Amino acid sequence: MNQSKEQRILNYVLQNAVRGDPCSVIDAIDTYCSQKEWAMNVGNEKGLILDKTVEEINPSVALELGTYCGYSAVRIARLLKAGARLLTVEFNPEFAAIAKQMIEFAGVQDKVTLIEGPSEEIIPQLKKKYEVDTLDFVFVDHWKDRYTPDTILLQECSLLRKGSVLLADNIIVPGAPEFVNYIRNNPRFQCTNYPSHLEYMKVQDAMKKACTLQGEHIRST
Ligand SMILES: Cc1ncnc2c1ncn2[C@@H]1O[C@H](/C=C/CNC(=O)c2cc(-c3ccc(F)cc3)cc(O)c2O)[C@@H](O)[C@H]1O
Ligand SMILES: [Mg+2]
Repeated sequence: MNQSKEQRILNYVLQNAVRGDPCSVIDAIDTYCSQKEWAMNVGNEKGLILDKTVEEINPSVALELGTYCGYSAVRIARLLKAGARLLTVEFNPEFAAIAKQMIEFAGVQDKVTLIEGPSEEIIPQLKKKYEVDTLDFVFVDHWKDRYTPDTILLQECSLLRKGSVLLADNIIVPGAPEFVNYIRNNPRFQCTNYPSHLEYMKVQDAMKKACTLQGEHIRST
């Protein structure tokens, strides 16, 4: 049975990166996907925007929606302070298995909890089952039509506090028009656009940062 592209990416990392060195894993994936086979990792240009956002927030608890091969999970986890953790959600078992190996090879497994399942099922479990109070940072990079329903679900589950930051990939390509419309017109979020390029391509793309202005306030009677 011939290998999947994701398996080929992992094999390239295992043969060309340094075990326990997250930067070498990130570089190996970027090298493979820019020279051999394109893949939907956030990539190095948008990855730097992700890095800066994570460093600015210095989150204790971060969530990622859409692990894929684990590229951005490794990117985020390598920047987390001692004791901080990343929860990353992936519903494709094959991708989850690849990502698990990628995260372990990078040596960041102690900071990362990979949760296999659909985000709409996992998000409501975060408080009780995964002992989350509120999320400091959320990286949104899964199916683009899930961005809005999951942002609403995060609020309904009281997982966002004043100052929680969402960073969404692919605002232009493939695009997330409903999300842009939702977040732009929502007074509870302060938005910032980060123009960039599609990973490994000379195509315009952008990321959108949404800061929560008020958390789940207790409704006054
Ligand atoms: C509700 C739910 N729950 C759990 N896991 C979920 C989930 N929904 C999806 N997933 C998982 O997340 C990843 C999916 C990511 C989707 N990303 C993109 O489609 C994407 C596409 C491009 C792209 C751009 C130009 C092109 F010509 C072609 C593709 C670039 C990107 O950066 C993308 O992110 C994938 O691993 C999927 O299994
Ligand atoms: Mg993306």
